Amino acid sequence: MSTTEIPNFDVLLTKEEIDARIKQTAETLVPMLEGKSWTAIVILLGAAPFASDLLRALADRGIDVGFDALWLESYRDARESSGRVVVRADIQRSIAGRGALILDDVFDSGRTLEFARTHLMAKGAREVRTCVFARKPEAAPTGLDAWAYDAPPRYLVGYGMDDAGHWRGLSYLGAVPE
Ligand SMILES: O=P(O)(O)OC[C@H]1O[C@H](OP(=O)(O)OP(=O)(O)O)[C@H](O)[C@@H]1O
Ligand code: HPA
Repeated sequence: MSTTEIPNFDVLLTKEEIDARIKQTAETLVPMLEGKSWTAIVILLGAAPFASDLLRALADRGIDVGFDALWLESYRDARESSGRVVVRADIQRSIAGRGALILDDVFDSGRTLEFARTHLMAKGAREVRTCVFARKPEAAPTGLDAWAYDAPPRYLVGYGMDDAGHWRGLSYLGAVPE
């Protein structure tokens, strides 16, 4: 992919606002995680920046969790879910008997998280908890344990989120112009 000029996206959250929300989210997770074994499962690709920031915020608060990745795909280059979640790469270590803390960038239709939950329970996870950076309003918040931001019903970019493979590296959270 060649480099492309970055458009003027509407800024929903600045880098500083993202940082503050990550810290708040870590605070809310601490009581839930304390005293048990957990593995944070980052849902690739989009959740990589969120997972890395959240893991550090948890460690700063004395919580160490294992870390693994599950690469799921359902949008590819579209702005709507294909309706079918595909596993592109599975977790690398056993989750049997451990709690799985699923981390994703955005909760939209809810399909990806539901798939991940079923997948990890089938592999013997003791329990599954879910935490996302942005929660879109369309999907019912069924099963979400924590989220950092209630997003408007717009297509989000930046902080890991892409539009046809672009803009994942933006340090702010943007929305494509309507
Ligand atoms: O709630 P949903 O409607 O399922 O949407 C959320 C999922 O969509 C995106 O994944 P995508 O398939 O685009 O892969 P990506 O993470 O590589 O961008 C995003 O990263 C979430 O995992
Ligand atoms: O708003 C979004 N932006 C990027 N990826 C997504 N996947 C689901 N919803 C979104």
